[in-house]
Amino acid sequence: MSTPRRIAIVGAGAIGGFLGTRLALAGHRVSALARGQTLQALQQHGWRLREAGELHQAPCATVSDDAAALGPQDLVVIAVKGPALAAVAGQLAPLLDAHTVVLPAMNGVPWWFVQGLPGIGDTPLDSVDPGGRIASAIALPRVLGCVVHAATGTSAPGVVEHRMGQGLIIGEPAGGESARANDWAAVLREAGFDATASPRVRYDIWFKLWGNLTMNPVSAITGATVDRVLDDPLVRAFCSAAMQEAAEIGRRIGCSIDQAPDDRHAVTRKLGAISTSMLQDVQAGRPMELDAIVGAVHELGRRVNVPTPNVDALFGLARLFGRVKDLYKN
Ligand SMILES: NC(=O)C1=CN([C@@H]2O[C@H](COP(=O)(O)OP(=O)(O)OC[C@H]3O[C@@H](n4cnc5c(N)ncnc54)[C@H](OP(=O)(O)O)[C@@H]3O)[C@@H](O)[C@H]2O)C=CC1
Ligand SMILES: CC(C)(CO)C(=O)C(=O)O
Repeated sequence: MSTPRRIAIVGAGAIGGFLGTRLALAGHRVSALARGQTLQALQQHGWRLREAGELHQAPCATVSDDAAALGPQDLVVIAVKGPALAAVAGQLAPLLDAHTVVLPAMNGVPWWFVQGLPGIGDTPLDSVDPGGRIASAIALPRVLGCVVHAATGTSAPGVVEHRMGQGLIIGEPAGGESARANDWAAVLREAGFDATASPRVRYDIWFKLWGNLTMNPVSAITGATVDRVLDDPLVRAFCSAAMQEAAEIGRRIGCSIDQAPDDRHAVTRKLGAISTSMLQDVQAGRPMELDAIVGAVHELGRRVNVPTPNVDALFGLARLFGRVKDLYKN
């Protein structure tokens, strides 16, 4: 087993608790920056994760809403929803020392996505990092990119339910191999994840986003599960058209997608009557993760001069829906 590490989970919800419990069970010293009922639950019960009907529990090293109480870490996993990221980024300084790695285990375009991307400029995307506050708080050399291929939820504060999948892809923002990506992938594998170190994590992020871009907002606006979204030929064609636009952006930024929209739809359709995470957020009255999943694609299209009329229409409708429901503030 690898030596025990100091790991902080920032946002101990469905994904944070999934990673936190497994890493704590694997013998690491796993703390949580949490708040409210989740903080109380972690203080009382530690990490809790139900898998295949069995509840696993592990001690939570330190739980606090103050990062100074946790102190410097080897790894900081950020697993909040997109709209909460700017606020937590400003709280991270006490967790970071010279070697701390930051792993954002989140969906959508991350704040660092355009940093160092040739031909697009280093200016952070307004949609995900207005004013560059997140990039200032988390220096790029600390970051390992991440894609989560899993479905989890919380049945109560601090109680995570694992539904399917345990895939994690991690990698250097600039691409290529690194000892630290290999090392953390090994730590995650030992904790039970199907973790791989990828030499092209920016592409991996874009490829996952390609599905979320349409399924999530369309389901959120309509209330339909993904099978119903895809079984309507007009809606399916609209989704395909938006995905073609995103694929063209991908070609311009070194993330060419070698898949047709219909092939991706076939994979998603097999999931059956599932509610996307954005639909679940709407139903629970939680803020929509629109900026990282749709707004960033709309903005990237402008940056690389790719017309995106379908993505724009989708963003406009989802944004308006979110504003009317008071679930989108920008
Ligand atoms: N769940 C899933 O199956 C998957 C999720 N993802 C992505 O992972 C990311 C996390 O999603 P998920 O785990 O589902 O979200 P959750 O809402 O379950 O968890 C987010 C957690 O962050 C906490 N939080 C928010 N702001 C703060 C703060 N300022 N201080 C401390 N804690 C805070 C929330 O607390 P509170 O409850 O108090 O708001 C909540 O516990 C998202 O980007 C999502 O799209 C990716 C793949 C699959
Ligand atoms: C439903 C699915 C698989 C595609 O959008 C998803 O990843 C999500 O809900 O976030």
